[in-house]
Amino acid sequence: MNFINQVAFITGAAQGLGKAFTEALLKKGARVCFTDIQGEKGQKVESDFKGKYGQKNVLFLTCDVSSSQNLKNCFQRAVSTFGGVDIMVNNAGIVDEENWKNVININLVGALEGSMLAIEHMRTDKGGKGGKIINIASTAGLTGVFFTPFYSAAKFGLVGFHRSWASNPYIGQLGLQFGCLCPAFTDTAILYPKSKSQYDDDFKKFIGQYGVNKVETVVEAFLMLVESENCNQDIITVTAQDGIQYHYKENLKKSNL
Ligand SMILES: NC(=O)C1=CN([C@@H]2O[C@H](COP(=O)(O)OP(=O)(O)OC[C@H]3O[C@@H](n4cnc5c(N)ncnc54)[C@H](O)[C@@H]3O)[C@@H](O)[C@H]2O)C=CC1
Ligand SMILES: CCCCCC(=O)CC\C=C/C=C/C=C/[C@@H](O)[C@@H](O)CCCC(=O)O
Repeated sequence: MNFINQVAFITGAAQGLGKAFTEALLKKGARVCFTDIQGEKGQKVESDFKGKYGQKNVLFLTCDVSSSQNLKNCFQRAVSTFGGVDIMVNNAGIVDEENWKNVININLVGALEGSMLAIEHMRTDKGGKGGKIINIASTAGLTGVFFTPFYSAAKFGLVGFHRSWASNPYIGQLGLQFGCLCPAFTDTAILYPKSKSQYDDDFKKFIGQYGVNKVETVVEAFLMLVESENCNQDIITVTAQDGIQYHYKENLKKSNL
C-alpha cells in the first residue's frame, strides 16, 4: 500500500520510534508533519528528510504535547499546510517516576488531547473526511510494572481511552478508526532514564529476561495498523519473546495481558 494523498501528524518524533514511524510513512509516499519538544534535533531531522523525501512532503514543528494551546496550534498548522490530517499518531512519551505528574500530562493527557483534536477534525458528521487515530501505548498499559507504576498508569489510561472510542457503536458513521500499538522494551533512548532508581537492578534483570525489541519490528507492527483497511479496535503487542501479535477485542479478553 502507498500513502500518496495521505497526511500524518506525529508527536514526539525527533528521535526513537516517532522518527522511525515518520520515515516509514514518508518512504510510502505520505506527507508528514512530525513534531517534538526538542526543536533543534527535530530541525536537523527535517532537513535530512526533506532532502530524501521532498521539500513539500515534510514539516517539523516544535511542539510540547503537555501544552494544549501549543498542540492545537501545531495541529492547525499541519492542516493549513497540507490541507488536512488523515492519520494522527500520539507517540510522545517519557519515563520519569519522580516527576510523575509530567508522565501523566505527557503520556496520557497529551495523547488524549491529540486524539480529541484529530476526532474533531476527522469526524464525517462534522464535515471531516474520516481518518485513523493511532495511540502508542505499551505492554505496560496492559500489565502492571512494579518499577514504573505512574508510567504504567498513564499507559493503562491510554489503552482505556482507545478501547472506549474503538467500541463506540457509531464509529463507522463517524469515519474514524482507533488502533493501538503496545510495544514492550524497545531499543531507544527511553530505556535509559536520566535519574537513578532503587529498581535499576531489577529493571536490568527484567530486560535480560524478556529481551529488547528492534525498532524495525515495532515499525513493522505500526505499518500493519496504518495499512489495514480497518484497524478499529486493534491492539498490537510487540515483544522480543513472541514478536508481533494482534489482539482483537474478543481474544484480548481471553489472553492474560
Ligand atoms: N522504547 C520502549 O521500550 C517503548 C516505548 N514506548 C512508547 O513509545 C513512545 C516513543 O518512545 P521512544 O521512541 O521509545 O522513546 P524516545 O525517548 O526516544 O522518544 C520520545 C520522544 O518524545 C519526546 N517528548 C518528550 N516529552 C515531550 C513533550 N512534552 N512533548 C512532545 N514531545 C515530547 C522526546 O523529546 C522524544 O523525542 C513513547 O510513548 C513510549 O512510552 C512504548 C513501549 C516501549
Ligand atoms: C512489561 C513492561 C514493558 C514496558 C515497556 C515500556 O514501555 C518501556 C518503558 C521504558 C523504560 C523504563 C525504564 C525503567 C527504568 C527503571 O530503572 C526505573 O526504575 C527507573 C525510573 C527512573 C525515573 O524515575 O526516571
